[in-house]
Amino acid sequence: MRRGLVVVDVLLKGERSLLMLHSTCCSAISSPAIANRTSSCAKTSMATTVQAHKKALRSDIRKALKALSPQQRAHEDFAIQSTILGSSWFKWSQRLCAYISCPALREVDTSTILSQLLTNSDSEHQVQTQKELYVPRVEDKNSNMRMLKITTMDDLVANSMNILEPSPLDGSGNQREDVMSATNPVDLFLLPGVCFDKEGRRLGRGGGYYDVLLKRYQDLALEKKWNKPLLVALAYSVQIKDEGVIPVTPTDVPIDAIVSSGGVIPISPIAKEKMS
Ligand SMILES: Nc1nc2c(c(=O)[nH]1)N(C=O)[C@@H](CNc1ccc(C(=O)N[C@@H](CCC(=O)O)C(=O)O)cc1)CN2
Ligand SMILES: Nc1ncnc2c1ncn2[C@@H]1O[C@H](COP(=O)(O)OP(=O)(O)OP(=O)(O)O)[C@@H](O)[C@H]1O
Repeated sequence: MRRGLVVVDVLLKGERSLLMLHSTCCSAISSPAIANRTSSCAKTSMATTVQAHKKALRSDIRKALKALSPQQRAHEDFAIQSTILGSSWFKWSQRLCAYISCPALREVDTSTILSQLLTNSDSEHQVQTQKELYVPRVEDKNSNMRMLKITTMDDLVANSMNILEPSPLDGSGNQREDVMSATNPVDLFLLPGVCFDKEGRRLGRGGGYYDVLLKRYQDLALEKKWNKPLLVALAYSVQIKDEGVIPVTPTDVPIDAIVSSGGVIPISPIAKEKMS
């Protein structure tokens, strides 16, 4: 109880201490010994303040993204997509989940990557090297999102948020394959987000869609004894924040690497091994 009061006291003293405190609080809450000594009221108060801080950060980044010139965005979009298309980890990936970039949300463009991977075939060796691609479909407002397989960009239709997504049935009326019931593992996720840091923190749009799906997929990989997929975020330079700025909670899934216009930033040991 006392710990909770101290937290609230310190929170009133200013922005910076608030931020640092949250990182500590949130990891503290995930420790059962400390969680038991923290009142549910203090936990609710901390969670509320973390959410408020995430909201403020999203708003700042949204403004910074709107201030980018079309030329700067195009330069970064090209550099990021070229880095990915030229990398060995992308070339070797067989199955991936990727987002369909939405220009209105000022997301790093994925259209070149997606069209290239859907059309690619190795004519010299007469083998189909086409990768399998799964893309997001929001199912409801309770953080439920599925990743469904598509084979062409024509499989996509705009949803109520004006984001392109697949219909549940394909052109022949068959259910599209859901990545959670696929026979083989996904190697790579290309992730959207609002901002990221070089320690692997990721702030999304606030729906919890990706955090929930990534946790479910990591649990599935564990159960099936598959390697975990590489979680790679695509970021404009203004989306990369200093450490200690992005507040995290125990349900925020850390990323393995960032790709920005400056190149790849490997973060986790597996990313350092596969992407350096
Ligand atoms: N391209 C893309 N597809 C995606 C996501 C994404 O972030 N990007 N999602 C990832 O979750 C899911 C959809 N979730 C979304 C959540 C919020 C907003 C959105 O328009 N947010 C506004 C703010 C709205 C508000 O504050 O009321 C914004 O961010 O400007 C869009 C998609 C699944 N598909
Ligand atoms: N694995 C999970 N299980 C249950 N709830 C979750 C899980 N992950 C996130 N949430 C909830 O979803 C809500 C939004 O979380 P948060 O603000 O961290 O989303 P985000 O990271 O911005 O969005 P996204 O994950 O879609 O990119 C929070 O209320 C959070 O508690």
